Amino acid sequence: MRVDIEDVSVDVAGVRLLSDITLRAGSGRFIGLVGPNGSGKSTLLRCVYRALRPSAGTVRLDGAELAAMTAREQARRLAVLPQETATDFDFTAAEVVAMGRLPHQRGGSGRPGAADREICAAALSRTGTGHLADRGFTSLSGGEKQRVLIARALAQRPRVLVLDEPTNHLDIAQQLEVLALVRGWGRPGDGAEGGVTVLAALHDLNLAAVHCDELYVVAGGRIVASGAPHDVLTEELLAEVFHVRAHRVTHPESGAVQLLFDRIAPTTP
Ligand SMILES: Nc1ncnc2c1ncn2[C@@H]1O[C@H](COP(=O)(O)OP(=O)(O)OP(=O)(O)O)[C@@H](O)[C@H]1O
Repeated sequence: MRVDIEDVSVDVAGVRLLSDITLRAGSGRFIGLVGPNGSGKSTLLRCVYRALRPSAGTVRLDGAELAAMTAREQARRLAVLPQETATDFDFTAAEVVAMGRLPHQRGGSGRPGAADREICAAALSRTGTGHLADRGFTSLSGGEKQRVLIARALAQRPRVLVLDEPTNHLDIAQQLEVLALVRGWGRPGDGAEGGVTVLAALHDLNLAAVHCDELYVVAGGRIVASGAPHDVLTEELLAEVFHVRAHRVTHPESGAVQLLFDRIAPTTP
């Protein structure tokens, strides 16, 4: 499913947080949003999952304006892994995953059928969380919670997946696992043949370089660069936007651009 963000601006309490953002994500593409803290990545993603209404501009899914959809229509197409999830609810991991099926149940009845149960079991298995099914969500570690929330998103069978720092709380093996899992969505039986379109805010530029088809660099509420990771992650851009000196190397197996960083010494006045 295509995602088209056109000329989106966001003003909150008279402060401009995003200015004229245009981003086009083709069906099945993995798009990374990168940028310094506070640059506007989450704000943009919030416009895509409608936690925030843009002050100007539109977001379209396969040409259909998001603002005109019901919450249920949206949830049948788009799943979200937000940066912060309220974790004080008293549900088991299996119940949390089952919530992913709600938009698909007739009348939102909350009564899962056999197919729903099968999809949830597959999502738990795919994320390696089957053994946590009966555990209280609040008792899980940060990484386990993250994987259960990914299982919930998987059970939702979205065509678009919005991830706000999905590798938060995960050790390096789990980070690689989760990104490979997300990339692998859209296999036969996932309910999203042709691939899931992913919009992900990522802080780790080396992971972003390996996993993303395209990067959009956000700085000061604007897109300052976009394109293939190899073209975007230049030493000049990293100095200008992230204030680091980077040495570009090539991953010996994947051929992806990888970065080694030095701090740029602050200039003395
Ligand atoms: N409701 C709000 N009212 C005022 N300012 C806000 C509001 N929401 C976000 N901001 C500000 O907008 C800017 C962008 O925030 P945002 O969370 O989108 O950045 P980010 O790039 O996701 O940052 P991080 O990498 O730290 O998660 C920040 O300066 C933030 O303080």
